[in-house]
Amino acid sequence: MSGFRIGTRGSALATTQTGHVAEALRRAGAGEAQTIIVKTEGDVVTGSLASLGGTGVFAAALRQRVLDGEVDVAVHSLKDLPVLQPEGLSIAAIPARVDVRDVLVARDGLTLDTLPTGSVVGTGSPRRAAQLLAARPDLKVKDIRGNVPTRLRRVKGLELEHDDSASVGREHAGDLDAVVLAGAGLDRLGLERFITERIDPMVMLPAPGQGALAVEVATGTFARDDEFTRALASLDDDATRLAVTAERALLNRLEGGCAAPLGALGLPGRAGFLRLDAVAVSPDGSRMLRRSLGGEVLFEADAVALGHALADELLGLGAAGLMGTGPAEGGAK
Ligand SMILES: NCc1[nH]cc(CCC(=O)O)c1CC(=O)O
Repeated sequence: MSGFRIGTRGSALATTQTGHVAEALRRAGAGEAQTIIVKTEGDVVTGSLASLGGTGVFAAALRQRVLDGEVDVAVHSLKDLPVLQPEGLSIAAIPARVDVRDVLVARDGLTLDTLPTGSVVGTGSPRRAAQLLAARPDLKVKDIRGNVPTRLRRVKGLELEHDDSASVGREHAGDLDAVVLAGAGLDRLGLERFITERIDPMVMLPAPGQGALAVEVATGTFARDDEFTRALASLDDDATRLAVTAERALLNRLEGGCAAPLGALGLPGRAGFLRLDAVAVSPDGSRMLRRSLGGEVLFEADAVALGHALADELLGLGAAGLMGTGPAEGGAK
């Protein structure tokens, strides 16, 4: 095979991530990459992310190109993928994860401990909002969205060199004391200088799959055994795959969506031991259930069992009602 077509969303983060995967595949012998940028519904629709309804809005159009055979391989942020794998598509590789933590980008070098009472912090994530409020009930959380540079621009006094966030009005620039983002995104974009705190997972557990990528192909690709499929397989990182499998199994059992106030983190230990931490929070941060469960995890089935066991423990303690995702209230964002 002389090369491959690799699909990505058009954001700076997506194209950067995809560039890394393309280069890794090339080095592993897959040939030259042709990059295809796909506009997705999540990139076009404005308004609250919570109002878009359903998960996977970012991935759907890209996935369709793979199914249509126009793209050989798609690169996604794993945490943006719905937990149920669609028919016809397979995750060929989950490369080694980078920093899993959420980070604070605050004005004047402030941190969670030093932000003045009543500071206004932006995030579009119910998980981040709830854990922020649990740690600092005095903060005001503002629902924001947009790509990474757009969100950074809202922090007072922060200076980004060039404006690549034309999609969002400038009237909001500098209207917040801080925002919370995934550290992985800032690191990958070379924007880590703006981070004022990498938040300890004891204070804020990340989203299931945060910091990991999913490299997805049409299922039939696996029937082949060529340079391309071997290159794909070489990108896979076993420890990351098992950790995120446990996190996503927990998510699937608890809620099924990507936007509940639920955090989870699998921490690989020695000799195949995996510890899974999870937290379910009420949206206002006033009530929190945090539990941890560990076990030997050598295969994906073990990771799924661990995720389900911890989810069942949390459900038994009332996690669904706490998060507002119980049957009476319907799926919350
Ligand atoms: N939902 C958007 C999204 N999807 C993946 C990342 C960051 C990179 C990652 O977690 O892998 C981000 C930005 C953010 O949450 O700040």
